[in-house]
Amino acid sequence: MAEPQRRFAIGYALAPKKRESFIQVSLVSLAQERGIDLIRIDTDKPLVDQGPFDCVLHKLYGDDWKKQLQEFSLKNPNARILDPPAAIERLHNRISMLQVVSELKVESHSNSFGIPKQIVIYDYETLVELQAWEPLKFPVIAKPLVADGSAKSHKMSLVFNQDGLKKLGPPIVLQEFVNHGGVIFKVYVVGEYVKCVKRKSLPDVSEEKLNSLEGSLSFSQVSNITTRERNDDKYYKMMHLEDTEMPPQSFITDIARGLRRAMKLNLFNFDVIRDNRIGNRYLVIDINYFPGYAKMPSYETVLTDFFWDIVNQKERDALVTSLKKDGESETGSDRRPIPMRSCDKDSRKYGSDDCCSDGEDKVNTISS
Ligand SMILES: O=P(O)(O)O[C@@H]1[C@@H](OP(=O)(O)O)[C@H](OP(=O)(O)O)[C@H](O)[C@H](OP(=O)(O)O)[C@H]1OP(=O)(O)O
Ligand SMILES: Nc1ncnc2c1ncn2[C@@H]1O[C@H](COP(=O)(O)OP(=O)(O)O)[C@@H](O)[C@H]1O
Ligand SMILES: [Mg+2]
Ligand SMILES: [Mg+2]
Repeated sequence: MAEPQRRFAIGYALAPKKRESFIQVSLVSLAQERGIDLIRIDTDKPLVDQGPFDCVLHKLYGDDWKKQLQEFSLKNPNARILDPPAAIERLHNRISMLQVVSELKVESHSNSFGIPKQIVIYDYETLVELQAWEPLKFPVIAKPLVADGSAKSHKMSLVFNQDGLKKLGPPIVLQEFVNHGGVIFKVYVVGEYVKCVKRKSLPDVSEEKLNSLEGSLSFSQVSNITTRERNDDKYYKMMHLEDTEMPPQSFITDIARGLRRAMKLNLFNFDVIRDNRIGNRYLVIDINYFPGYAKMPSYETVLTDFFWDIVNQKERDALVTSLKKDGESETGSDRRPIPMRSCDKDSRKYGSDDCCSDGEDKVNTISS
């Protein structure tokens, strides 16, 4: 008689909006078929009293939640926390978020990457009196320093001149706006898997336009446009997203791999623009923890494969430990990232020709 399949439990703690978009029947069923049960964590009850879980998947903020995860880990040292709060935290500040990009080394003969020129301003006096923004060239984007998932943290301004700075409320990051042809590349990372898609962005600002524009323009989550809005949107139609060339796949995968190692994160995406002035220079402008994966092609397969790797890595680690003599490193709680699969191999696995392709888009708001 065949041995019953070992089942694994992954608990998830997500805000209602995230739960709705991510925990779809198609994902739950596929995971179930592979022996993985996705179980909702009741955030009204202590986490330590729930489970057992082989892994906890989460995107919640706050000290209380961090403490709960700590307590849970102490009681369940073999349960994997995806991802550790300490690693996620650097993404809650738009300066520390991009620092890691500046420190990254990726070899390429034909392409380069970096971040736009930026400064942080903590108070209004520095902004208007000390003119700390002087090293930057207009237009600039003013972004809230904190990126904590709140609506406020996505509210930005495109600032055309000194006048436009007066309306801003520090603490903010002022970042040079770089013309990039109105298209951004979103690179989704799920463990070793990397997928790049195109999305709508802000249109270029010419020198002439800059001189005629007044003050600033506010916007929020410009790459999120619904299908209905997209069909009605004259600007979007004009963009011809499909005509925009994708960035080199291996270059993007190398950056993704480097970021994953440096940040010790498995679940994130990053926004990349191509600098129009240079052509083969790519700038990372944003990194997000646990983004909207449901918009990624074949997200169910990609995520289920990832979950399978995670829960089985634990099994493999336990086996290695039991085979090793006392004192020779390697423990069941080893948190090394699992090796990254090459994009080509993944593309075959997930039935697509290219790991970089056009993606689906969502909600857009822009107001002046
Ligand atoms: O909800 P979605 O699908 O729009 O996903 C948001 C992401 O959109 P994306 O997948 O990059 O297109 C979004 O990415 P952007 O910051 O818009 O580049 C964020 O990751 C957002 O999370 P948070 O509000 O920063 O905590 C994500 O929101 P949450 O689902 O985590 O609330
Ligand atoms: N330096 C920049 N140059 C040009 N466009 C930018 C720049 N920074 C941001 N953008 C545009 O603004 C949008 C929102 O900025 P982003 O930093 O990604 O914030 P959020 O976390 O809200 O997504 C980007 O998707 C892109 O369209
Ligand atoms: Mg973004
Ligand atoms: Mg973001």
